[in-house]
Amino acid sequence: MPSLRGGRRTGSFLGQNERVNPVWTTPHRTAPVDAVVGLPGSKSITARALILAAIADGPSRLIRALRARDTDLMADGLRALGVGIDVAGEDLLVRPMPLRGPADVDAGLAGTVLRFLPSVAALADGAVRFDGDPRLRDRPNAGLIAGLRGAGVRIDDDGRGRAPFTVHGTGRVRGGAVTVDASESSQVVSGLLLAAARFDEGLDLTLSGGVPSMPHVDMTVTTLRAQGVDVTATAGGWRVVPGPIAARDVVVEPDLSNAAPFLGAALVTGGRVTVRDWPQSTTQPGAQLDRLLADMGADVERTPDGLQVTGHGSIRPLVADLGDVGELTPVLAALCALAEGTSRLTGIAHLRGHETDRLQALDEVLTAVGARVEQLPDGLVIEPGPRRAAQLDSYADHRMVMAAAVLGLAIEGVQVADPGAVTKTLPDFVERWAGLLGEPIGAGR
Ligand SMILES: O=C(O)C1=C[C@@H](OP(=O)(O)O)[C@@H](O)[C@H](O)C1
Ligand SMILES: C=C(OP(=O)(O)O)C(=O)O
Repeated sequence: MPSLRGGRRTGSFLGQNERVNPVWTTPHRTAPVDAVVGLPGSKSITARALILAAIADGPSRLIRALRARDTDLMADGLRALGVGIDVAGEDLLVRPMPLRGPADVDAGLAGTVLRFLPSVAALADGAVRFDGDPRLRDRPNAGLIAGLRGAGVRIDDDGRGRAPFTVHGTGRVRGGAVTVDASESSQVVSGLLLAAARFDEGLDLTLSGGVPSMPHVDMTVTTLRAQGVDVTATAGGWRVVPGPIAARDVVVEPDLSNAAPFLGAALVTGGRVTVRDWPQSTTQPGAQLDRLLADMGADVERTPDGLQVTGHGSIRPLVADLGDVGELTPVLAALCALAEGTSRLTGIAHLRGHETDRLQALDEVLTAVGARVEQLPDGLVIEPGPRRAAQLDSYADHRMVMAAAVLGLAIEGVQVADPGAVTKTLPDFVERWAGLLGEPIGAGR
């Protein structure tokens, strides 16, 4: 089995885990876990905050911003365009500067960099070339490229709208009416809306079809409004009025999607896990874990500490459309493989364009540990079977490592090659997982 399907990995988290731990034997645990955990900042909120801070009217502080491969690559890409970004303890200080090329942007495997940064590059003066890991070149991006061209931006690409491509910035973007296909990724919409207030005519974006992960579009709209941008929903999409973007210090919420494996551990072991600082209200799709884990038989309650999930030793199968919360799928699918009946997860065709083809990867992994899996065009049917140990691949996908960890709690002898893939959003996941199971995590995030 290849240990690095994603191939080359660059960025400041290069090889951090795999050098010390090329194959991780995930901890097996039958006793109930009982833990309170804190989590680092949200990848999605940090990405949006970085983009908006870079093109805002003045400097901003991003408090408890995520420091992981995806967000470091975003910061490095903005720096390459001239933006000042300094690390100050747990915070990032961002100083907008005149945007300029020529520049090379390494998007790694980050959809957020691939799809949010080109609109900013279009505002720079000079050519900006985007590329990344081998798998990045397979990630769908035609909707974004077509949308930017419709807004007057010149882009050279391979003819399929995928990386590598070069954005020829001229220092300004016309904007105006564009129709885009965002059926393969909501990030196409977010990427166009985020910088649109800086376009001469703003943007009147019409969707030509459906869009997955709507909470992430809501997150974009909410973030823009919080920075004074006039953005409204229209009959077919969204309109952004040209105007200033207010500088704003942002407190980054904990990453609720990365809470999934930790809360899942409560269900697998019949234990209790609390994730600290769970926001009262949020646009993060991970907030829907409360309803989804309750559907799978957990008791879910808010305590003064955060969100507490208590499992009862058996897991109910899940029948759900996960189209809004696609990034929760790998961990939920792992829980389904340990459930008491057949689960059906639908609405997630777009996961075939994620870090890996997640429907194929989950089919392979869950089958390897004994489940029977059927791939649907837009999802998975998962029937638990006799459990068996297996060496799994990470597929260079952080969430596949987390899914393997959840399986390993219940199935002794689950190993995962290339656990360093978790550096994408949670560099010390392996240490935090050990902490969950009994060793101290240390204070706070
Ligand atoms: O805007 C964002 O921050 C994200 C949007 C979603 O992308 P897709 O719509 O491509 O699934 C999600 O899966 C990804 O992890 C983060
Ligand atoms: C799909 C994901 O990432 P990306 O932002 O690279 O699309 C994810 O984190 O699950």
